[in-house]
Amino acid sequence: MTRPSRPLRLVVLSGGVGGARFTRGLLAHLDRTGLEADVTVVANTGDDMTLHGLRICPDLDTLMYTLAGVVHEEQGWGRRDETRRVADELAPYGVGWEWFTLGDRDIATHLARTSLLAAGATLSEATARLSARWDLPVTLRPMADEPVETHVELADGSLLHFEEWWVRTRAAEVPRRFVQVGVDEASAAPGVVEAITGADAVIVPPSNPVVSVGTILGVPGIAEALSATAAPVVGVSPLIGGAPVRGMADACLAAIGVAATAEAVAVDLRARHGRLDGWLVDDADAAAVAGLREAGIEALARPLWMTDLDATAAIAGAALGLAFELAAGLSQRG
Ligand SMILES: O=c1nc2n(C[C@H](O)[C@H](O)[C@H](O)CO)c3cc(O)ccc3cc-2c(=O)[nH]1
Repeated sequence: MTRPSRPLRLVVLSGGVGGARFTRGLLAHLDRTGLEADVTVVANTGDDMTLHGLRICPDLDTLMYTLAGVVHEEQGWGRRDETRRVADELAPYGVGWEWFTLGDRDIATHLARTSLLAAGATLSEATARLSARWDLPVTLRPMADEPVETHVELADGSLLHFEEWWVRTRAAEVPRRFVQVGVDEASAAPGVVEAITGADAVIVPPSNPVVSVGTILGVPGIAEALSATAAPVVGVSPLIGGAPVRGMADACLAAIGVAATAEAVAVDLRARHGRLDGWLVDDADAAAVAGLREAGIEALARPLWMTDLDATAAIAGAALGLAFELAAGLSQRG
């Protein structure tokens, strides 16, 4: 491919843990190959909530902690070396969500964000301020400055905040539908459309295709930017052998009537959001490659388990390689 002489401009449309780990692998790949790049990560904010008066943005924080090197590795979210003295003191009062663990260090992040917002900052500005503390190697942007909250409608018509369904019930019931409260009044946060339209490649990491990537692409202006960009849009399947790499994406897919397969997810993403040029599936799903190519999505089978940084960097390298091939129109079939 012909790579530009300036640093590459890459955009990642990310949910929480899967997208954060992928982005860490992407940065490692860039570092190891000596490729210079400006990476913009656009984060889902549909999981956000206000709890104890604090504005909590799980995916933004998971990205920030992971890329700052301070995440709790086993959990995938929250801070490592965390304590929970505040949560232990709050529990006996019986207010809030005692099943949603807020660590003390993490609470400091929510306090800082909430005070910045109360002083008039937008979520983009607050995110930039919080990110500055960690000197992040990416530009981290929320998908929108306006609050957008994913709610889950169950079969009996009751509505739960996404986190209540996800964390408290462990996605026990297949929802009737997801409702993105506030999305119609929202617009892409400053810099998001420009990043996508000016990108050399847009990457969809192995994040939840419905409530993470789907929510980002549902923000007015973002799918339009994706359709307009000259950059290839490539994704990494969040499903391997019919099961999610992490989390409960299969329950989310069931709610929107999409099969939990690498192929169905790619076809659905393109059908609903208008653009997907390339898709990596795991070797276990190599049989899906032919069908994807027939559907007009260039596909490759590669090992996709993000078992460690080396494996994740290789996945990111494969995604980037596919993007470069597509950009150069050199995609080889077979
Ligand atoms: O499974 C859990 N996930 C927790 N998460 C992770 C997160 O809520 C979900 O995994 C994602 O929102 C889904 O992408 C937290 C994230 C935060 O930023 C702050 C607090 C929590 C608390 C929990 C928790 O108690 N249990």
